Amino acid sequence: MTFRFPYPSMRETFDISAYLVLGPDDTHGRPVQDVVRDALRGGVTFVQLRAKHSDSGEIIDMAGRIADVIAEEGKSDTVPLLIDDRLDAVLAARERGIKVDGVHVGQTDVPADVCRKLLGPDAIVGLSANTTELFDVIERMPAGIIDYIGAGAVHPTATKPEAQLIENAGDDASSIEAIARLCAISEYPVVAGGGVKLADVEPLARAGADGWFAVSAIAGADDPEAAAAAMTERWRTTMRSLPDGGHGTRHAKAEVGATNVGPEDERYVNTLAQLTIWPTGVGEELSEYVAEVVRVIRESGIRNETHAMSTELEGDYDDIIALVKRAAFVLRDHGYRTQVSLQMDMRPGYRDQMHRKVELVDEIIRENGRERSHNR
Ligand SMILES: Cc1ncc(COP(=O)(O)OP(=O)(O)O)c(N)n1
Ligand SMILES: Cc1ncsc1CCOP(=O)(O)O
Ligand SMILES: [Mg+2]
Repeated sequence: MTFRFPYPSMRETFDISAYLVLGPDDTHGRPVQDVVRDALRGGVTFVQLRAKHSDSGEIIDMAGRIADVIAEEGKSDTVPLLIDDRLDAVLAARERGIKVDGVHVGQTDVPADVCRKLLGPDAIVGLSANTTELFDVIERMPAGIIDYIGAGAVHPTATKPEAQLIENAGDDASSIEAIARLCAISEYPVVAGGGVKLADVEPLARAGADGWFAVSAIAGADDPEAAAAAMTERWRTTMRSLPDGGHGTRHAKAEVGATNVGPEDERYVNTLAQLTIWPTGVGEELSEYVAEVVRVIRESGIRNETHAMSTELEGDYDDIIALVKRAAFVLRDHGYRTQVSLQMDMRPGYRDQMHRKVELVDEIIRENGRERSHNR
């Protein structure tokens, strides 16, 4: 009989805005679960156990104690627990019924596709790399494997001295700029860390990150609850001060896991669109004209994917309508007769559907295939 993890998946609901990473080396001798309790009370939304010098058995026990604390704080449905690096410990803990929601891996760890395969579709898989690598990783990663990316290091850090800085070492402005560029193109939520402290929270929110991750700023603080509370509050106030509560900065991204995120805010109306723009009367070969249109779409910051027959867009209704006009006028302003075909889908309460709809179909086909081979 195959073991079935008895807890609901958190893949579609997790919040990485305030992400605590910690292990026994980081807490100045305090039990890890006590620090987690304090940090939860301070508002952290995500916990990762990163125990670099512990055996598998110790990691499983620690995960059990942390999962208990998350449950005691009434946050099992909202705060996921992941383990860093150790797919073996994640599998064993889940087998024991401990609520470990997934794994976080880096470039030299068990490959993310293997983690996905062994953990199944309900687990969260996070992946990290330095920024330069991440641009490439995002390009090549097939859909449905990872749920978020961890970027860093924002600053040099004693917690991980070997971590490569995000571009020009020590230059805070360029780290944040690199995060902003990554966030603008990333299909995945981005959580940034490495030397992150209270003063970094606002610049990261403004850069379009989906959250910060921190070890020493919380686990090493004299008062982890107060440290977490200050950072989570700074995140919230910054997000509230941004256009559309931060959605303005983050429109362009595809939070692959997130689907039904509750009622839309007043101004943002999530819209999926299928757009084709082409000139007539210019001959059979249209690619040069289409390329001009697609360039304008790509520069817009609105999430887009071009296929052989059309380009798909996802973003705010008003932004999409404005973009359709700008893109069509690229040809019209050159005097070409311009045809526009536009189909739109507004589904209240849903976002980030561009990949999710396809993933759902893939999942159903996979499930049906499995059932057929079982019944043979
Ligand atoms: C949220 C988050 N982001 C990045 C990392 C770093 O992971 P990795 O590159 O595997 O390095 P180690 O943590 O294993 O030293 C992380 N753990 N969490
Ligand atoms: C795990 C990890 N990955 C990149 S930097 C880092 C450590 C972050 O620790 P701190 O928040 O104490 O600088
Ligand atoms: Mg690792």
